[in-house]
Amino acid sequence: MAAADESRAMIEAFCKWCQEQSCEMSRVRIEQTSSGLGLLAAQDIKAGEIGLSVPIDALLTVAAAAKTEIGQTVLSSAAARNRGVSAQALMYIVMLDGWHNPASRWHSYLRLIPATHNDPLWWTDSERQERLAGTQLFHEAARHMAQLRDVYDSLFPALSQQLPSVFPAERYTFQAFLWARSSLSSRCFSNKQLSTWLHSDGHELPELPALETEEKSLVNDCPAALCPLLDITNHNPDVEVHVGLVRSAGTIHLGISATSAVATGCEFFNNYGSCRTNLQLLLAHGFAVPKNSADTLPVKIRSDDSTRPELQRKALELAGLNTAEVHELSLSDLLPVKLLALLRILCMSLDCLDMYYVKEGAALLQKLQSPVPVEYCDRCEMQVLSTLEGQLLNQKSRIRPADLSAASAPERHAAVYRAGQLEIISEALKEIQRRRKHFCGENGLLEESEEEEGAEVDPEEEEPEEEEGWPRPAGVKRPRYGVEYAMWCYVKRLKVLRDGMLVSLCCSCSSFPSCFVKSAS
Ligand SMILES: C[S@@+](CC[C@H](N)C(=O)[O-])C[C@H]1O[C@@H](n2cnc3c(N)ncnc32)[C@H](O)[C@@H]1O
Repeated sequence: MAAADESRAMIEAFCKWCQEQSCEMSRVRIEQTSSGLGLLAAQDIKAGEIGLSVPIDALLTVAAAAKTEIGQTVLSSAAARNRGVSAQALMYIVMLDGWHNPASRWHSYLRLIPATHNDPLWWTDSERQERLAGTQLFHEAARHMAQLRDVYDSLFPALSQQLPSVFPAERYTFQAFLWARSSLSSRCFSNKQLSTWLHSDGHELPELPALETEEKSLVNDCPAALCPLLDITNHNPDVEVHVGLVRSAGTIHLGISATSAVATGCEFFNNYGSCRTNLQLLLAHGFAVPKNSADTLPVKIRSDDSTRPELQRKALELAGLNTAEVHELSLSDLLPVKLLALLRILCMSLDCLDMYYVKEGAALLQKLQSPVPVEYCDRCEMQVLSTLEGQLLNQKSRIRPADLSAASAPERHAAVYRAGQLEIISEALKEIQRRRKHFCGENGLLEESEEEEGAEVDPEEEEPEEEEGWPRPAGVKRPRYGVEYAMWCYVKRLKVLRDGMLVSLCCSCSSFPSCFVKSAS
Protein backbone atom coordinates (compact mmCIF):
# COMPACT_ATOMS: atom_id res chain seq x y z
CA MET A 1 0.00 0.00 0.00
CA ALA A 2 1.35 3.47 -0.87
CA ALA A 3 2.32 5.62 2.14
CA ALA A 4 -0.54 8.12 1.56
CA ASP A 5 -3.12 5.30 1.30
CA GLU A 6 -1.72 3.67 4.41
CA SER A 7 -1.91 6.94 6.31
CA ARG A 8 -5.52 7.50 5.15
CA ALA A 9 -6.45 3.94 6.18
CA MET A 10 -4.96 4.53 9.64
CA ILE A 11 -6.87 7.81 10.00
CA GLU A 12 -10.10 6.05 8.99
CA ALA A 13 -9.50 3.24 11.49
CA PHE A 14 -8.85 5.85 14.19
CA CYS A 15 -12.03 7.82 13.30
CA LYS A 16 -14.03 4.58 13.56
CA TRP A 17 -12.45 3.99 16.97
CA CYS A 18 -13.38 7.57 18.02
CA GLN A 19 -17.01 6.89 17.06
CA GLU A 20 -17.06 3.63 18.99
CA GLN A 21 -15.76 5.53 22.04
CA SER A 22 -18.50 8.19 21.60
CA CYS A 23 -16.03 11.02 21.01
CA GLU A 24 -17.70 14.29 19.99
CA MET A 25 -15.86 15.18 16.77
CA SER A 26 -18.59 16.37 14.39
CA ARG A 27 -17.09 19.88 14.13
CA VAL A 28 -13.58 18.80 13.09
CA ARG A 29 -11.79 16.50 10.67
CA ILE A 30 -8.24 15.09 10.70
CA GLU A 31 -5.95 16.34 7.93
CA GLN A 32 -2.27 16.60 7.05
CA THR A 33 -0.86 20.05 7.95
CA SER A 34 2.60 21.59 7.82
CA SER A 35 3.07 20.27 11.39
CA GLY A 36 2.04 16.65 10.70
CA LEU A 37 -1.56 15.66 11.34
CA GLY A 38 -3.88 18.37 12.67
CA LEU A 39 -7.57 19.13 13.11
CA LEU A 40 -9.42 21.39 10.67
CA ALA A 41 -12.83 22.89 11.43
CA ALA A 42 -15.48 20.94 9.45
CA GLN A 43 -17.97 23.75 10.20
CA ASP A 44 -17.78 27.22 11.71
CA ILE A 45 -16.92 26.86 15.40
CA LYS A 46 -18.02 29.75 17.60
CA ALA A 47 -15.81 31.39 20.22
CA GLY A 48 -16.21 29.46 23.48
CA GLU A 49 -17.95 26.52 21.81
CA ILE A 50 -16.54 23.06 22.59
CA GLY A 51 -14.67 22.13 19.41
CA LEU A 52 -14.32 18.45 20.27
CA SER A 53 -14.37 16.23 23.32
CA VAL A 54 -13.41 12.71 24.35
CA PRO A 55 -15.01 10.58 27.11
CA ILE A 56 -12.55 10.34 29.97
CA ASP A 57 -13.00 6.54 29.95
CA ALA A 58 -11.15 6.51 26.62
CA LEU A 59 -8.07 8.26 28.03
CA LEU A 60 -4.85 6.40 28.71
CA THR A 61 -4.17 7.46 32.30
CA VAL A 62 -1.84 5.80 34.80
CA ALA A 63 -4.89 4.28 36.53
CA ALA A 64 -6.20 2.90 33.22
CA ALA A 65 -2.71 1.54 32.36
CA ALA A 66 -2.52 -0.20 35.74
CA LYS A 67 -5.86 -1.95 35.09
CA THR A 68 -4.77 -3.51 31.79
CA GLU A 69 -3.69 -7.13 31.70
CA ILE A 70 -0.11 -6.25 30.88
CA GLY A 71 -0.16 -3.50 33.53
CA GLN A 72 -1.25 -6.05 36.14
CA THR A 73 1.52 -8.41 35.02
CA VAL A 74 4.10 -5.63 35.48
CA LEU A 75 2.77 -4.68 38.90
CA SER A 76 2.76 -8.26 40.17
CA SER A 77 6.18 -9.08 38.72
CA ALA A 78 9.21 -9.87 40.84
CA ALA A 79 10.82 -6.65 39.57
CA ALA A 80 7.92 -4.66 41.06
CA ARG A 81 8.13 -6.48 44.36
CA ASN A 82 11.82 -5.65 44.73
CA ARG A 83 11.42 -1.95 44.01
CA GLY A 84 8.42 0.23 43.09
CA VAL A 85 7.38 0.44 39.45
CA SER A 86 7.76 3.84 37.83
CA ALA A 87 4.36 5.09 36.57
CA GLN A 88 6.21 6.37 33.50
CA ALA A 89 7.56 2.89 32.80
CA LEU A 90 4.07 1.43 33.22
CA MET A 91 2.66 3.94 30.70
CA TYR A 92 5.48 3.20 28.21
CA ILE A 93 4.92 -0.55 28.48
CA VAL A 94 1.16 -0.22 27.96
CA MET A 95 1.80 2.08 24.97
CA LEU A 96 4.23 -0.37 23.38
CA ASP A 97 1.96 -3.31 24.06
CA GLY A 98 -0.98 -1.36 22.62
CA TRP A 99 0.96 -0.44 19.49
CA HIS A 100 1.71 -4.10 18.74
CA ASN A 101 -1.41 -5.74 20.09
CA PRO A 102 -4.65 -5.28 18.04
CA ALA A 103 -6.64 -6.36 21.10
CA SER A 104 -5.47 -3.32 23.06
CA ARG A 105 -8.11 -0.69 23.68
CA TRP A 106 -5.83 2.02 22.25
CA HIS A 107 -4.35 0.09 19.29
CA SER A 108 -5.68 2.23 16.42
CA TYR A 109 -4.91 5.42 18.38
CA LEU A 110 -1.30 4.44 19.13
CA ARG A 111 -0.76 3.38 15.50
CA LEU A 112 -1.50 6.93 14.37
CA ILE A 113 1.32 8.44 16.47
CA PRO A 114 4.40 9.22 14.33
CA ALA A 115 7.04 6.46 14.40
CA THR A 116 9.87 8.94 15.03
CA HIS A 117 10.23 12.26 16.84
CA ASN A 118 12.36 15.37 16.45
CA ASP A 119 13.26 16.28 20.02
CA PRO A 120 16.96 16.39 21.05
CA LEU A 121 16.82 12.91 22.61
CA TRP A 122 16.52 11.64 19.03
CA TRP A 123 19.65 13.42 17.86
CA THR A 124 23.08 11.82 17.80
CA ASP A 125 25.70 12.98 20.32
CA SER A 126 27.47 14.99 17.64
CA GLU A 127 24.22 16.61 16.48
CA ARG A 128 23.44 17.59 20.07
CA GLN A 129 26.94 18.96 20.46
CA GLU A 130 26.78 20.89 17.21
CA ARG A 131 23.28 22.31 17.73
CA LEU A 132 23.21 22.88 21.46
CA ALA A 133 26.77 23.33 22.79
CA GLY A 134 26.93 26.14 25.32
CA THR A 135 23.18 26.08 26.02
CA GLN A 136 21.12 24.90 28.95
CA LEU A 137 19.18 22.57 26.65
CA PHE A 138 22.38 20.61 26.01
CA HIS A 139 22.47 19.66 29.71
CA GLU A 140 18.71 19.16 29.98
CA ALA A 141 18.71 16.73 27.04
CA ALA A 142 21.50 14.72 28.68
CA ARG A 143 19.62 14.75 32.00
CA HIS A 144 16.38 13.53 30.41
CA MET A 145 18.24 10.81 28.50
CA ALA A 146 19.90 9.59 31.71
CA GLN A 147 16.55 9.66 33.53
CA LEU A 148 14.91 7.62 30.77
CA ARG A 149 17.80 5.16 30.95
CA ASP A 150 17.15 4.74 34.70
CA VAL A 151 13.42 4.19 34.09
CA TYR A 152 14.21 1.57 31.44
CA ASP A 153 16.90 -0.17 33.50
CA SER A 154 14.52 -0.40 36.46
CA LEU A 155 12.52 -3.10 34.61
CA PHE A 156 14.57 -4.32 31.67
CA PRO A 157 16.08 -6.69 30.77
CA ALA A 158 14.72 -8.27 34.00
CA LEU A 159 11.09 -8.49 32.77
CA SER A 160 12.17 -9.92 29.40
CA GLN A 161 14.26 -12.56 31.17
CA GLN A 162 11.53 -13.49 33.65
CA LEU A 163 8.59 -13.45 31.20
CA PRO A 164 10.01 -13.54 27.65
CA SER A 165 6.68 -14.38 26.01
CA VAL A 166 4.91 -11.36 27.58
CA PHE A 167 7.84 -8.95 27.30
CA PRO A 168 9.81 -10.03 24.21
CA ALA A 169 13.27 -8.44 24.33
CA GLU A 170 13.05 -7.26 20.72
CA ARG A 171 9.87 -5.29 21.50
CA TYR A 172 10.89 -3.72 24.81
CA THR A 173 14.12 -2.07 23.73
CA PHE A 174 15.52 1.23 24.99
CA GLN A 175 14.76 2.73 21.56
CA ALA A 176 11.11 1.65 21.93
CA PHE A 177 11.01 3.32 25.36
CA LEU A 178 12.42 6.46 23.76
CA TRP A 179 9.55 6.44 21.25
CA ALA A 180 7.02 6.03 24.07
CA ARG A 181 8.68 8.78 26.14
CA SER A 182 8.65 11.30 23.29
CA SER A 183 5.11 10.31 22.26
CA LEU A 184 3.92 10.91 25.82
CA SER A 185 5.87 14.14 26.36
CA SER A 186 4.73 15.65 23.06
CA ARG A 187 1.03 14.76 23.41
CA CYS A 188 0.11 14.52 27.08
CA PHE A 189 -2.45 16.49 29.05
CA SER A 190 -1.83 17.34 32.68
CA ASN A 191 -3.75 15.75 35.52
CA LYS A 192 -4.79 19.30 36.45
CA GLN A 193 -6.66 19.64 33.15
CA LEU A 194 -8.28 16.30 33.82
CA SER A 195 -9.66 17.45 37.14
CA THR A 196 -10.89 20.95 36.22
CA TRP A 197 -14.36 21.65 34.88
CA LEU A 198 -14.46 23.87 31.83
CA HIS A 199 -17.74 25.52 32.80
CA SER A 200 -18.94 25.34 36.33
CA ASP A 201 -22.65 25.95 35.73
CA GLY A 202 -23.75 25.75 39.34
CA HIS A 203 -24.94 22.12 39.17
CA GLU A 204 -23.44 19.56 41.45
CA LEU A 205 -20.40 18.06 39.79
CA PRO A 206 -20.26 14.26 39.53
CA GLU A 207 -17.42 12.46 41.21
CA LEU A 208 -14.43 12.06 38.96
CA PRO A 209 -12.72 8.71 38.44
CA ALA A 210 -9.28 8.44 40.04
CA LEU A 211 -6.43 9.49 37.75
CA GLU A 212 -3.84 7.67 39.71
CA THR A 213 -4.01 4.21 41.07
CA GLU A 214 -3.96 3.20 44.67
CA GLU A 215 -1.39 0.59 43.70
CA LYS A 216 1.25 0.65 46.44
CA SER A 217 4.02 -0.69 44.22
CA LEU A 218 3.68 2.28 41.83
CA VAL A 219 6.06 5.24 41.99
CA ASN A 220 4.03 8.31 41.11
CA ASP A 221 6.33 9.97 38.54
CA CYS A 222 3.80 10.58 35.75
CA PRO A 223 1.33 13.43 36.42
CA ALA A 224 -0.07 13.28 32.87
CA ALA A 225 -2.26 11.23 30.56
CA LEU A 226 -2.86 10.65 26.86
CA CYS A 227 -6.11 11.88 25.34
CA PRO A 228 -6.69 10.41 21.86
CA LEU A 229 -8.04 12.87 19.27
CA LEU A 230 -7.56 15.96 21.46
CA ASP A 231 -3.83 15.34 21.10
CA ILE A 232 -4.00 15.82 17.33
CA THR A 233 -4.33 19.58 17.92
CA ASN A 234 -1.15 21.44 16.96
CA HIS A 235 0.34 24.37 18.87
CA ASN A 236 -0.31 28.00 18.06
CA PRO A 237 1.05 30.43 20.68
CA ASP A 238 -1.34 33.14 19.45
CA VAL A 239 -4.59 31.34 20.28
CA GLU A 240 -6.23 31.16 23.66
CA VAL A 241 -7.88 27.86 24.51
CA HIS A 242 -9.44 26.19 27.52
CA VAL A 243 -9.09 22.47 28.16
CA GLY A 244 -11.13 20.78 30.87
CA LEU A 245 -14.01 18.52 31.75
CA VAL A 246 -17.42 18.93 30.14
CA ARG A 247 -20.62 16.89 30.17
CA SER A 248 -21.73 15.39 26.91
CA ALA A 249 -24.68 13.00 26.46
CA GLY A 250 -24.62 12.14 30.16
CA THR A 251 -20.92 11.27 30.39
CA ILE A 252 -17.83 13.23 31.38
CA HIS A 253 -15.55 14.24 28.53
CA LEU A 254 -12.28 16.12 28.24
CA GLY A 255 -13.05 19.00 25.89
CA ILE A 256 -11.37 21.97 24.31
CA SER A 257 -12.72 25.38 23.34
CA ALA A 258 -11.03 28.38 21.74
CA THR A 259 -11.76 31.96 22.80
CA SER A 260 -11.88 33.03 19.12
CA ALA A 261 -14.09 31.59 16.40
CA VAL A 262 -12.57 29.10 13.94
CA ALA A 263 -13.98 29.27 10.40
CA THR A 264 -14.71 26.15 8.31
CA GLY A 265 -11.49 24.76 6.80
CA CYS A 266 -9.19 26.61 9.24
CA GLU A 267 -7.04 24.71 11.69
CA PHE A 268 -8.39 24.22 15.20
CA PHE A 269 -5.29 24.85 17.30
CA ASN A 270 -4.32 24.17 20.84
CA ASN A 271 -1.94 26.31 22.87
CA TYR A 272 0.53 24.08 24.70
CA GLY A 273 1.17 26.94 27.13
CA SER A 274 1.92 30.59 26.39
CA CYS A 275 4.61 30.55 29.10
CA ARG A 276 6.47 27.65 27.53
CA THR A 277 10.04 28.51 26.58
CA ASN A 278 11.70 27.15 23.47
CA LEU A 279 13.81 24.94 25.73
CA GLN A 280 10.64 23.31 27.04
CA LEU A 281 9.02 23.11 23.60
CA LEU A 282 12.07 21.54 21.98
CA LEU A 283 12.64 19.06 24.78
CA ALA A 284 9.02 17.90 24.97
CA HIS A 285 7.70 18.47 21.44
CA GLY A 286 10.71 18.76 19.12
CA PHE A 287 9.97 22.24 17.79
CA ALA A 288 10.64 25.85 18.76
CA VAL A 289 8.65 29.03 18.11
CA PRO A 290 10.45 32.00 16.50
CA LYS A 291 10.63 35.10 18.72
CA ASN A 292 9.21 33.24 21.71
CA SER A 293 8.54 35.95 24.30
CA ALA A 294 8.57 33.34 27.09
CA ASP A 295 12.24 32.52 26.46
CA THR A 296 14.76 32.93 29.25
CA LEU A 297 18.53 32.65 29.49
CA PRO A 298 19.81 30.96 32.65
CA VAL A 299 22.83 32.64 34.24
CA LYS A 300 24.60 31.24 37.23
CA ILE A 301 27.34 33.19 38.97
CA ARG A 302 29.59 30.82 40.81
CA SER A 303 32.15 32.13 43.18
CA ASP A 304 34.43 30.26 45.47
CA ASP A 305 32.35 29.78 48.62
CA SER A 306 35.22 28.16 50.50
CA THR A 307 37.18 31.43 50.62
CA ARG A 308 34.19 33.68 51.20
CA PRO A 309 34.76 36.25 53.97
CA GLU A 310 32.37 35.94 56.90
CA LEU A 311 30.92 39.39 56.21
CA GLN A 312 29.93 38.44 52.68
CA ARG A 313 28.29 35.27 53.97
CA LYS A 314 26.32 37.31 56.47
CA ALA A 315 25.27 39.82 53.81
CA LEU A 316 24.15 37.04 51.45
CA GLU A 317 22.10 35.48 54.21
CA LEU A 318 20.54 38.80 55.24
CA ALA A 319 19.57 39.54 51.65
CA GLY A 320 18.25 36.00 51.12
CA LEU A 321 20.68 35.46 48.23
CA ASN A 322 22.48 32.31 47.26
CA THR A 323 25.46 32.15 44.94
CA ALA A 324 24.18 28.85 43.53
CA GLU A 325 20.90 30.39 42.37
CA VAL A 326 20.15 30.33 38.64
CA HIS A 327 18.96 33.72 37.38
CA GLU A 328 16.64 33.80 34.38
CA LEU A 329 17.32 36.70 32.02
CA SER A 330 14.58 37.54 29.53
CA LEU A 331 13.84 40.30 27.03
CA SER A 332 11.43 41.80 29.55
CA ASP A 333 13.89 41.46 32.46
CA LEU A 334 17.39 41.75 31.02
CA LEU A 335 19.25 42.28 34.30
CA PRO A 336 17.21 40.76 37.15
CA VAL A 337 17.51 42.72 40.39
CA LYS A 338 18.50 39.66 42.41
CA LEU A 339 21.41 38.96 40.08
CA LEU A 340 22.67 42.54 40.36
CA ALA A 341 22.17 42.48 44.12
CA LEU A 342 24.23 39.28 44.37
CA LEU A 343 27.03 40.73 42.27
CA ARG A 344 27.00 43.92 44.32
CA ILE A 345 27.65 41.95 47.51
CA LEU A 346 30.43 40.00 45.80
CA CYS A 347 32.08 43.05 44.19
CA MET A 348 31.76 45.53 47.06
CA SER A 349 34.73 46.23 49.32
CA LEU A 350 34.34 44.67 52.75
CA ASP A 351 34.65 48.07 54.38
CA CYS A 352 31.72 49.35 52.35
CA LEU A 353 29.69 46.22 53.07
CA ASP A 354 30.37 46.66 56.76
CA MET A 355 29.78 50.41 57.02
CA TYR A 356 26.78 50.94 54.78
CA TYR A 357 25.02 47.70 53.94
CA VAL A 358 25.00 44.91 56.53
CA LYS A 359 23.43 47.24 59.09
CA GLU A 360 20.36 47.48 56.84
CA GLY A 361 19.29 44.08 58.16
CA ALA A 362 16.07 42.88 56.57
CA ALA A 363 16.05 45.88 54.19
CA LEU A 364 19.39 44.88 52.63
CA LEU A 365 17.98 43.34 49.45
CA GLN A 366 15.94 46.48 48.84
CA LYS A 367 19.02 48.69 49.25
CA LEU A 368 21.05 46.44 46.93
CA GLN A 369 18.61 47.11 44.11
CA SER A 370 20.35 50.44 43.44
CA PRO A 371 23.97 50.87 42.35
CA VAL A 372 26.51 51.20 45.14
CA PRO A 373 27.47 54.91 45.26
CA VAL A 374 31.09 55.63 44.26
CA GLU A 375 31.60 57.46 47.57
CA TYR A 376 30.95 54.12 49.33
CA CYS A 377 32.97 51.95 46.98
CA ASP A 378 34.61 53.43 43.91
CA ARG A 379 34.87 50.23 41.90
CA CYS A 380 31.82 48.15 42.82
CA GLU A 381 29.25 49.12 40.20
CA MET A 382 31.72 49.05 37.32
CA GLN A 383 32.91 45.64 38.44
CA VAL A 384 29.36 44.35 38.68
CA LEU A 385 28.65 45.40 35.11
CA SER A 386 31.98 44.16 33.76
CA THR A 387 31.66 40.83 35.52
CA LEU A 388 28.24 40.23 34.07
CA GLU A 389 29.40 41.42 30.68
CA GLY A 390 32.31 38.99 30.78
CA GLN A 391 30.05 36.12 31.75
CA LEU A 392 27.57 36.89 28.96
CA LEU A 393 30.33 37.26 26.38
CA ASN A 394 31.67 33.92 27.43
CA GLN A 395 28.24 32.29 27.15
CA LYS A 396 27.79 33.92 23.75
CA SER A 397 31.13 32.65 22.50
CA ARG A 398 30.12 29.06 23.26
CA ILE A 399 26.78 29.13 21.38
CA ARG A 400 26.92 28.58 17.62
CA PRO A 401 25.41 31.41 15.56
CA ALA A 402 21.83 30.65 14.50
CA ASP A 403 21.36 29.66 10.85
CA LEU A 404 17.59 29.87 10.44
CA SER A 405 17.75 28.58 6.86
CA ALA A 406 19.31 25.24 7.89
CA ALA A 407 18.30 22.23 5.80
CA SER A 408 16.58 19.93 8.29
CA ALA A 409 13.66 20.76 10.60
CA PRO A 410 15.53 19.77 13.80
CA GLU A 411 18.47 22.00 12.77
CA ARG A 412 16.11 24.90 12.10
CA HIS A 413 14.28 24.46 15.40
CA ALA A 414 17.62 24.28 17.26
CA ALA A 415 18.67 27.46 15.42
CA VAL A 416 15.43 29.18 16.49
CA TYR A 417 16.23 28.23 20.10
CA ARG A 418 19.82 29.49 19.82
CA ALA A 419 18.63 32.71 18.15
CA GLY A 420 16.40 33.36 21.19
CA GLN A 421 19.29 32.74 23.60
CA LEU A 422 21.67 34.93 21.59
CA GLU A 423 19.13 37.73 21.35
CA ILE A 424 18.71 37.84 25.13
CA ILE A 425 22.52 37.95 25.53
CA SER A 426 22.86 40.68 22.95
CA GLU A 427 20.10 42.83 24.49
CA ALA A 428 21.50 42.28 27.99
CA LEU A 429 24.95 43.40 26.76
CA LYS A 430 23.40 46.55 25.32
CA GLU A 431 21.63 47.18 28.60
CA ILE A 432 24.92 46.79 30.47
CA GLN A 433 26.54 49.37 28.15
CA ARG A 434 23.61 51.70 28.68
CA ARG A 435 23.81 51.39 32.46
CA ARG A 436 27.57 51.81 32.44
CA LYS A 437 27.26 54.98 30.40
CA HIS A 438 24.56 56.29 32.68
CA PHE A 439 26.51 55.47 35.85
CA CYS A 440 29.69 57.05 34.51
CA GLY A 441 27.77 60.12 33.39
CA GLU A 442 26.10 60.53 36.78
CA ASN A 443 29.36 60.15 38.67
CA GLY A 444 31.70 62.04 36.38
CA LEU A 445 33.68 58.86 35.65
CA LEU A 446 35.53 58.08 32.46
CA GLU A 447 34.20 55.05 30.64
CA GLU A 448 36.77 52.40 29.79
CA SER A 449 36.67 53.29 26.11
CA GLU A 450 37.49 56.90 27.03
CA GLU A 451 40.09 55.81 29.55
CA GLU A 452 41.93 53.55 27.14
CA GLU A 453 40.95 54.18 23.63
CA GLY A 454 39.89 51.02 21.85
CA ALA A 455 40.27 48.83 24.95
CA GLU A 456 36.72 47.45 24.92
CA VAL A 457 35.84 44.58 27.23
CA ASP A 458 34.27 42.58 24.41
CA PRO A 459 36.90 39.99 23.53
CA GLU A 460 35.34 39.64 20.10
CA GLU A 461 35.92 43.24 19.14
CA GLU A 462 38.89 44.84 17.38
CA GLU A 463 42.20 44.41 19.15
CA PRO A 464 43.79 47.58 20.48
CA GLU A 465 47.40 47.97 19.45
CA GLU A 466 48.69 48.93 22.90
CA GLU A 467 47.10 48.26 26.22
CA GLU A 468 48.14 49.67 29.49
CA GLY A 469 48.95 46.97 32.02
CA TRP A 470 49.08 44.12 29.53
CA PRO A 471 52.56 44.10 28.11
CA ARG A 472 52.77 41.96 25.01
CA PRO A 473 55.36 41.43 22.35
CA ALA A 474 54.33 42.81 18.95
CA GLY A 475 51.83 40.54 17.21
CA VAL A 476 50.60 38.81 20.38
CA LYS A 477 46.85 39.23 20.57
CA ARG A 478 44.87 40.09 23.63
CA PRO A 479 43.74 36.80 25.23
CA ARG A 480 40.12 35.91 24.63
CA TYR A 481 39.30 33.30 27.24
CA GLY A 482 40.83 31.18 29.95
CA VAL A 483 43.54 32.11 32.40
CA GLU A 484 45.14 34.76 30.19
CA TYR A 485 41.82 36.45 29.68
CA ALA A 486 41.26 36.34 33.41
CA MET A 487 44.62 38.00 33.95
CA TRP A 488 43.74 40.59 31.37
CA CYS A 489 40.47 41.26 33.15
CA TYR A 490 42.29 41.52 36.44
CA VAL A 491 44.77 43.97 35.04
CA LYS A 492 41.83 46.01 33.87
CA ARG A 493 40.50 45.83 37.41
CA LEU A 494 37.57 43.74 36.25
CA LYS A 495 38.45 40.72 38.33
CA VAL A 496 38.48 37.22 37.11
CA LEU A 497 36.40 35.08 34.80
CA ARG A 498 37.15 31.61 33.68
CA ASP A 499 35.02 29.32 31.56
CA GLY A 500 31.96 31.39 32.21
CA MET A 501 32.34 31.10 35.93
CA LEU A 502 33.23 33.86 38.22
CA VAL A 503 36.12 32.37 40.09
CA SER A 504 37.50 35.21 42.08
CA LEU A 505 35.45 37.87 43.66
CA CYS A 506 37.27 38.11 46.91
CA CYS A 507 37.35 41.88 47.23
CA SER A 508 39.19 41.83 50.50
CA CYS A 509 42.11 40.21 48.79
CA SER A 510 43.92 42.32 46.26
CA SER A 511 46.99 40.13 46.25
CA PHE A 512 46.90 38.91 42.71
CA PRO A 513 47.74 36.26 41.68
CA SER A 514 47.38 34.21 44.89
CA CYS A 515 43.64 34.79 45.24
CA PHE A 516 43.01 33.96 41.60
CA VAL A 517 45.30 30.97 41.48
CA LYS A 518 43.68 29.44 44.53
CA SER A 519 40.14 29.73 43.29
CA ALA A 520 40.88 28.97 39.66
CA SER A 521 42.78 25.77 40.35
C1 LIG B 1 0.19 16.87 20.17
S1 LIG B 1 1.02 16.42 18.72
C2 LIG B 1 0.04 17.14 17.48
C3 LIG B 1 -0.29 16.14 16.38
C4 LIG B 1 0.84 15.85 15.48
N1 LIG B 1 0.99 16.91 14.49
C5 LIG B 1 0.69 14.51 14.77
O1 LIG B 1 1.01 14.42 13.59
O2 LIG B 1 0.31 13.55 15.42
C6 LIG B 1 2.41 17.46 18.90
C7 LIG B 1 3.43 17.35 17.78
O3 LIG B 1 2.96 18.02 16.61
C8 LIG B 1 3.99 18.80 16.02
N2 LIG B 1 3.65 20.23 16.19
C9 LIG B 1 2.59 20.73 16.85
N3 LIG B 1 2.56 22.07 16.77
C10 LIG B 1 3.62 22.43 16.04
C11 LIG B 1 4.15 23.69 15.62
N4 LIG B 1 3.56 24.84 15.94
N5 LIG B 1 5.27 23.69 14.88
C12 LIG B 1 5.89 22.53 14.54
N6 LIG B 1 5.44 21.31 14.91
C13 LIG B 1 4.33 21.26 15.65
C14 LIG B 1 5.25 18.46 16.79
O4 LIG B 1 5.87 17.38 16.16
C15 LIG B 1 4.72 18.04 18.13
O5 LIG B 1 5.57 17.17 18.82
